[in-house]
This record gives sequence, C-alpha cells and structure tokens, in this order.
Amino acid sequence: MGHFVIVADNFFTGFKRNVQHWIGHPNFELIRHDVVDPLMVEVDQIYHLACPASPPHYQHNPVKTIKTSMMGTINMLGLAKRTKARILLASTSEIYGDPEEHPQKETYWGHVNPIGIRACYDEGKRIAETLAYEYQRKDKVEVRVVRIFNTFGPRMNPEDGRVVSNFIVQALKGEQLTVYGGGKQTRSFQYVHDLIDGMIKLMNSEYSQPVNVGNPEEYTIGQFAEAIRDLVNPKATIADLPMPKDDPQRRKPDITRAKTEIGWEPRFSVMQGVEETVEYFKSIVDIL
Ligand SMILES: O=C(O)[C@H]1O[C@H](OP(=O)(O)OP(=O)(O)OC[C@H]2O[C@@H](n3ccc(=O)[nH]c3=O)[C@H](O)[C@@H]2O)[C@H](O)[C@@H](O)[C@@H]1O
Repeated sequence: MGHFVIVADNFFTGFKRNVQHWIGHPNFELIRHDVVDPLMVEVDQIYHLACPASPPHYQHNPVKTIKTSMMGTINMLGLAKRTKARILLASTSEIYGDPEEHPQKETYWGHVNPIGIRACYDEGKRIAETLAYEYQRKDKVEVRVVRIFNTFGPRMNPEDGRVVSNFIVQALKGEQLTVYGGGKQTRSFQYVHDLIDGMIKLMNSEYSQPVNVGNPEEYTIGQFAEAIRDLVNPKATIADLPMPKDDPQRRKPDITRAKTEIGWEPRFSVMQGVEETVEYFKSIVDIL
C-alpha cells in the first residue's frame, strides 16, 4: 500500500489548480482548512508548512500571520502529540533577521527587530520553533525543523510579490524589473525541488535540531535582475525603487549541517531553476 496523503489548505495564497493533477487519486484528499482551527485527522507524519511567506502577503494582515504561526503551530503540535506523529515545521532564514553573521549557521541566534513590519512573520516563526522544542522536551513529540532559504519554482503565484517571480513575470510582460534600494543587498535562492528533497530527507532522518536548507549561491539583487533580464528579455529595463523597511542586507545559508546530518545538498543551479520557472510562467501566460 502506498502513502495516503491529506492536504489541508485555506487557499489564502495557494490555488487548487496547483494540486489539480492529484484530485481524484484514491490516496489523495484535499481539505479546505485553516490551521488556526484544530484539525481532527489520523496521521503519522505532518509537514506543517502553513503561513503566507511573501512580505506583501504576510504584512497584509499581520495579526492573522501571527495567529497562523502561533495557534496554527500549537494545533499541529497538538495533533502530533495526540496521534504520535512526527512533525516537520517549516521555519525560515527570516528567524536570523538582518544577520550580523555571514553565512548563517544554525547556531546563530539572529538579529530581529521585534516591533518592525517583518516581525509578525519573523517572530511568528521564532515562537513556532520555541513551541516545537517545548513539545519535544515536555511531551516527547518528535520534531524536525527546517530553516528554508529563499525558494522559488513552478506553480508560484505570479502575484506572489517575492523577487524571483516578480522579475520573471515583469521581464515576460516587457515591464521594468523592480529592484528595491539600489540592489546591493544579497540573497541565495534555491530551486523548489531541492527544498522538497531536503524536507523529505530531514523528516525521515533521526536528526532533531534545526537544519538550514538553501542554496549557498549568493547574488546581489542587482546582479540577479540583470541575469533574469538577459535570459528572459534583454530589452527589459531595470527600475530602482525604495528599499523596504528592515530588509535584510545579506543572506546565505551555511549548509554544513544539512550535508553532514541528513546527506543533503542542492542539485540544481539557480539559473537551471530559473529557466524551468520561466517556462512555467510562459505556460500560464494567458492568466498573467
Ligand atoms: O525565503 C526566505 O528565506 C524568507 O525571506 C523572504 O523575504 P525576502 O528575502 O525579503 O524575499 P523577497 O521579497 O523575494 O525579497 C528578496 C530581496 O529582493 C528585493 N526585491 C523584492 C521584490 C522586488 O520586486 N524587487 C526587489 O528588489 C527585496 O527588497 C529583498 O531585498 C520571505 O519573507 C519569506 O518567504 C521567507 O521566509
């Protein structure tokens, strides 16, 4: 017998069309559900991925973002406790804030503005990690914590608002690529397939400390805009817009722990991922 999968989503940022190819499969079930409310199901592994991740989306309703990370995580940890399931929490590089250590190791405690416009997400994910390790200490829940660094790929919402999809969609439409704040800040982007491999490996490993999963290939946002322009539409121009508040200036994962503890490292280069993502956005061009 294969795995039986239950997907719960409130479709705040996702779309049913992203899982359409599974609908009707005898081992697949889709529930419209918000993790802020308890979920009564029987499971043996939980991938707790809930929370809008794009800054414009999570800043749209900051209190809802906090509720999702806090109450949603309590509900999922409660479910893990009751069913004795192992739970993987999707954490984030954002828990490092605007880092003073570079590249970022899992042992770094972070540099987060607790009252800034990103705090609803950063502090939400930090309390989610705190909760996970308290349930582990006190209730013996088996937790796995993945700190995900900037991820992109096919089936992203063209309106997501994060930089990779913005630049690709803008270049395809012949619009200006919107670089914020001069583009000297850096990010390290990973292709979604690498992330998924990393999450499955971590879930099925015996390692229970947080693990960075990201691609250490680091770009300045300005360089990245030029690379996408050159690949997608050399005629597109690049605009310079203001830097959002509290925008982290450098970000790159140290992935030593992922390599040694779960035998994971990225297999895709950033540009390979970008090429496949461009093909995806071209294929949905009628809805852009
Ligand atoms: O993936 C991560 O590790 C985390 O970081 C992201 O935040 P951020 O890195 O700021 O993601 P973007 O919104 O894609 O921005 C990346 C950089 O590009 C810049 N940017 C963004 C969008 C744009 O159109 N132009 C532009 O120059 C931003 O100012 C920022 O410096 C999101 O908060 C989360 O999805 C996630 O948890």
